[in-house]
Order: sequence, then structure tokens, then C-alpha cells
Amino acid sequence: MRVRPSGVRDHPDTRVPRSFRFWTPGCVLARRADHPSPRREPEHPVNTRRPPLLSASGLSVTYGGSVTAVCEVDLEVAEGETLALVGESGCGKSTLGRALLRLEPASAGTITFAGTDISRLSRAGLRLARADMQMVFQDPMGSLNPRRSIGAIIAEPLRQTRGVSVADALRRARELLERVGLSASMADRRPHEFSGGQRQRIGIARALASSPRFIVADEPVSALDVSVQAQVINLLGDLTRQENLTMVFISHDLGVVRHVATRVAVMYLGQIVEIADRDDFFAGPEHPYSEALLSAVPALRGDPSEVVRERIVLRGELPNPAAPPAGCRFNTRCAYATDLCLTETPALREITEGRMVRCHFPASDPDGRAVAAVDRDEDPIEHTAISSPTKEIA
Ligand SMILES: Nc1ncnc2c1ncn2[C@@H]1O[C@H](COP(=O)(O)OP(=O)(O)OP(=O)(O)O)[C@@H](O)[C@H]1O
Repeated sequence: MRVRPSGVRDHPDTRVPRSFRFWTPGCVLARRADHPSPRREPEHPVNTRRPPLLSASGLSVTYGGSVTAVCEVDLEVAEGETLALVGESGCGKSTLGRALLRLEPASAGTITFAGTDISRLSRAGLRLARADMQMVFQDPMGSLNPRRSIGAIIAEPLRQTRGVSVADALRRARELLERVGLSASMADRRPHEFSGGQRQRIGIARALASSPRFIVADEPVSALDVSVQAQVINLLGDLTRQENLTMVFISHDLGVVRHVATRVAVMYLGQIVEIADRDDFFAGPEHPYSEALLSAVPALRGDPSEVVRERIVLRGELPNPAAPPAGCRFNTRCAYATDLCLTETPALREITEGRMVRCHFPASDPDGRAVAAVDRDEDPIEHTAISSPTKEIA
């Protein structure tokens, strides 16, 4: 899709008319050798108010030649922001996070970091870039070598990426242990001597060792006890503010996301289906999938500051990414789907400043949804092909 040029944005109250619809080629078609990829424009070259530190354009990741886990993603992450990537298991969050750091090879697209195209960097170039781009993993134990001291573990990326001497790297490791709320005297211990929360602090210290500007944190607290989660979340929040870190925070826990994120991107079946500022998103999601995700969080529904929402139960499983549905990928589970959604792929379009949605019938278009309801009644055969969500009053 083509987005209006920078500075010519709509007034926030302006709604994009329903006739303003787009078709974008699906990844499956675009990948086939007999269908060379058409030259494509990024869907939303402008979606942040500050200049992006990192941007992805047309980024796709395919496993085994057929599973397109990430499909033509365009994304910008502004300096200093924490962008949360949310969605149910298997929608491609981790793959996208890893691909942004080039830990996962992209099958198409480019990644630009601090003005440099890192998509095609050599090994040596990538090693230098890695100093600025680090990852915090969900399972710190799995990523910490059990035979090494944590001092050596934290020092390792510093030595690899910045070429620092052993003594200096170990000194920095001890400083970092203090910085993440542990003690410098723990540097000689092995990972198994620490609790889960402490190990995650070590994982964070290691990620910070090379003084990166950008971090991908992949479900950094989901393996921790709830009481420890808050401490680690607070630590990450403090560090991002103090170090002016830019972060992509991957999580399926919207309660945590509301606490941590400045912006939210929702993924469904390899695509981004909504991007919004955190407060806008929680005040009123636009995409039916986002509505379902938010309505499923009891803590949010119970919050007196939240508009009481209907509980929307998503029926059915995430479709197989090797054979995504035609048209809108969400159409098999969407209550609002019409014939249009079965045939025409919605583009990710900007509906108000900084707010993007990939849906023919977003929540801010009640008239469109009303027309969609009429359309569905007119065509009961197609409608039976759609498993509508059950709506219960919470
Ligand atoms: N190494 C791999 N080989 C083949 N398929 C993979 C591989 N890694 C992920 N996938 C598939 O890619 C899709 C996206 O997976 P991914 O782990 O990125 O999703 P996710 O949203 O992060 O899920 P989770 O929260 O469970 O980690 C899934 O269908 C998954 O089965």
C-alpha cells in the first residue's frame, strides 16, 4: 500500500473511507519462481513520530521452503521506544524478533539499523553491528553455559564484539552484576547457583555488556514466578530509561505489555495486523483479533478505568502458516468477515496518525461493520465457512 507522504497525515478524527481498500500480494505467491516478486512499496514508510533507529521493509522468514513464519513485515522502531510485539503462540513473534537481529536469516526484505542496511553485512560487519543489537532470551538457563562462571558469560559478548581485554571485560561484568541488582562478588559462581529471576538478571547483564542501543527481549519474564516477574520488568524499565535503550519486547501477556510498552504491534499468522500507541491500543483496539486478545485478559476487563468489554472467545486454531487463508488471514476466525475478506487481502493502512490496522472493517468503522453484517446475512453459505467467535458478557 502507499501511505500518504510524511507531514500530510490525516487529522486524528478523519476516518479512511471504506472505499479506500487495497490488495497486496501474499507471500506464498510472491515466493514462487514462476511468479517473480513484484517490486513492492513498503506499506507504511512512516509510522513513528521520531526517526527510526531500526526499520524492516518487506521482511519475510520462511522455514523449510514452505512455512512463512514472517510475511512481508514493514516495521519501524523509534529511538528510545519500547515496542511490544504481541499475539498468540505460533504467530511469528520470536522469528521476527530474531530476524531483526539477523539471528534468523531473512528470505526477503531489508533491515536498516542506525542508517545502515544490515541485511547483507558480512560476518565481520555483523559481529560489529551485534555490539549495538542484543537479545534477552526467555529461558536464561538455556542460553547460559553451565560450565562457565557468570563473570566470563557476561564478559563474552564484550570481548567478541568490542575486542576488549579479558581483564577489562571481567571488570565490566562485575559492574553490570551490581547494575542488575546482584553482587559483583557473584562473578565466579556458575549459573546453576542462581534462581530463575537471578539468572534472568544475568541474561540482561550479558545483553547490556557491549552497551547496545537496541535490544530484543523475547518473553523475558514468562518463565518466572509472578512475584519475580514484576522485579525483572521494573529492572528492564529502569535500564531502558537510564541507558536510552530501544527495545522490542515480545510477550503474549498483555498485562505486562501495558506496563512496559510505549507502542504495541499485534501479529497474526506472520503479519502485523495492528500498530498503535500503548494508550490508544488499550483504550480501544481496532482489529477484531486485537479486540479478542484484549477481551481475554480478565485483569484488564476488571480494571475500572477500562471500558467493560465483551469477552470474545476465538474459535479454532491458528491456521497453518504453510497454507494461510486467502484474502484476510484472520477470516477463518473473524466475526465480521464477509466475501470481501475471503478474497481481498487488506493492507496495513494508517487510519489515524501513527495508528495502523490491517482490516476491511476496523472498530472505528461501525458503519462498515454494520454493512458487513448485512453482507453476511445475504450470503449464508459463505457465512457457514466462518467460525464466528462466541461473545459472552464478562
Ligand atoms: N526452526 C523452525 N523450523 C520450522 N518452523 C519453525 C521454526 N521456528 C518456528 N517455526 C514455525 O514458525 C511459526 C512461528 O513461530 P514463532 O516461534 O516465531 O512464533 P511465536 O509467536 O514466537 O510463538 P511462541 O510464543 O510459541 O514462541 C510457527 O508455525 C512455528 O511452528
